[in-house]
Amino acid sequence: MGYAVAPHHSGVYPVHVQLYEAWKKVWNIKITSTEEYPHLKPARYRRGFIHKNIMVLPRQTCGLFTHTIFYKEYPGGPKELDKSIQGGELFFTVVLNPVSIFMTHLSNYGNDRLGLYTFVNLANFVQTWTNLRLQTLPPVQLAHKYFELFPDQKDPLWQNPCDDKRHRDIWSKEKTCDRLPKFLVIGPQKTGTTALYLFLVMHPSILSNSPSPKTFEEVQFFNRNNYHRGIDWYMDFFPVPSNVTADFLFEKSANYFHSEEAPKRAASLVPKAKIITILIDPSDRAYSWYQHQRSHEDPAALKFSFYEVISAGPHAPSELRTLQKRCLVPGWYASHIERWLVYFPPFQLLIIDGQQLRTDPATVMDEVQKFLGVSPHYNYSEALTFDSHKGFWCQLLEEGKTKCLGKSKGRKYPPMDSDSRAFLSSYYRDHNVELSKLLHKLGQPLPSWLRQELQKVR
Ligand SMILES: Nc1ncnc2c1ncn2[C@@H]1O[C@H](COP(=O)(O)OS(=O)(=O)O)[C@@H](OP(=O)(O)O)[C@H]1O
Repeated sequence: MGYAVAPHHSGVYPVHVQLYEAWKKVWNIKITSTEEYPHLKPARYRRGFIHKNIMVLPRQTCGLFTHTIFYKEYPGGPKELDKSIQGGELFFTVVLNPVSIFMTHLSNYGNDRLGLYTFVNLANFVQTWTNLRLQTLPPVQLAHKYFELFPDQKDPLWQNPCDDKRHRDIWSKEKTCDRLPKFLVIGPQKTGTTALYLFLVMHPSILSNSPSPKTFEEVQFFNRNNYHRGIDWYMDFFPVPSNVTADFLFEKSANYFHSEEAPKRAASLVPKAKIITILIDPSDRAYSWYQHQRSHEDPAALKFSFYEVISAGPHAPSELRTLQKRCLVPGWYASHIERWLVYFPPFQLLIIDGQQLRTDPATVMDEVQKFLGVSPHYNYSEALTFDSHKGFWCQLLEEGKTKCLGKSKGRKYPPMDSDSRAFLSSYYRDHNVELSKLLHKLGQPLPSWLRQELQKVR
């Protein structure tokens, strides 16, 4: 059959990954079901998802539980059961759900005919009073049919298991929700996110994730496929805080900013998290990104000049078009911020001026501390120093030594050519106008680069 149900509902959702792995390896299970995703109630909002190639279907409840065995002992009296069947809750469950899945306990099968009574009567009632045609399918076919009907449900949306008492109760006792970030630095890339990261971890109450072997300080969970590894995988990157209220766990993944999925996924798992973004002139960002790709020996970036990349037309080779999109799209600042604001209220979002972070990081870090509400106040004016050799602000260590970012941050490259500058100024014009309106709406000051760009519009 390929179908299994976890005892006591536990392990299917919130996901206990060991269960999925054992199911797959030992029993070749392909399908399961749960009442818990995303919540127990109301039944019609339940969804399915696919995790580790196991298809999880939403399950409904019919009012019969392990101890509901005899008709006359139905909670509230047998009339209640009949009412539920004849136009009541159970009837509506079937009517409102294109696919309804129920589970009966073995004891109900063995000791009583109540399950049969309920479903024979329910089917009769539905067929008598509606035009619905009821159909059944074995689990594997049903699961395929389900995700054919609801393809958008294939991707799971993980929630914080501690936000729902029932989820917490059925989750592993050894797990904790304390290993989730209180804030996210979302990017975009090349705006100074690593400098901000370095400055943040200097603070005694701010703790970052441990590094990833592939993506260094970035976990990159919410934006791409790592998300499908599940929240245990994510939480393993974070330390258990010594004091849950005082310690601020965070992660920065600079690709979150322009990701379609990240805001929704982040809001689902860490809805109270504060979000920090840094903006510099999108033209400079694009150029820095292009230089970054060249130094990582991206063949297309080595082959084409910056001007060729940014100005490529619709008939340009696909490698060039792909590079162009990756280079330019993150600079559509207003659209990306608007998407974050669909899921997070404005007071949870801080927009940092990247130019100021570069020239006056201590003031920015004061603003960041205030925004986060973190204590004790850390004096960055004393802890940071301008390193003239590096040309950037760095951490001041003992005996006047400095800890600066590596040579991949603050690269040396020729200034942008004037044709590219003019092209990008015009390319980003509408986006920048939108950004100025958005910042105005949010009551935020305009960074100086934006004011300059807007002057060109007039
Ligand atoms: N203090 C300090 N030290 C070094 N670099 C600094 C600093 N403050 C800001 N910047 C600017 O940060 C740019 C790199 O941005 P990111 O760290 O966001 O890049 S990345 O997306 O993580 O690759 C990097 O871009 P490039 O100059 O193009 O290398 C710097 O201009």
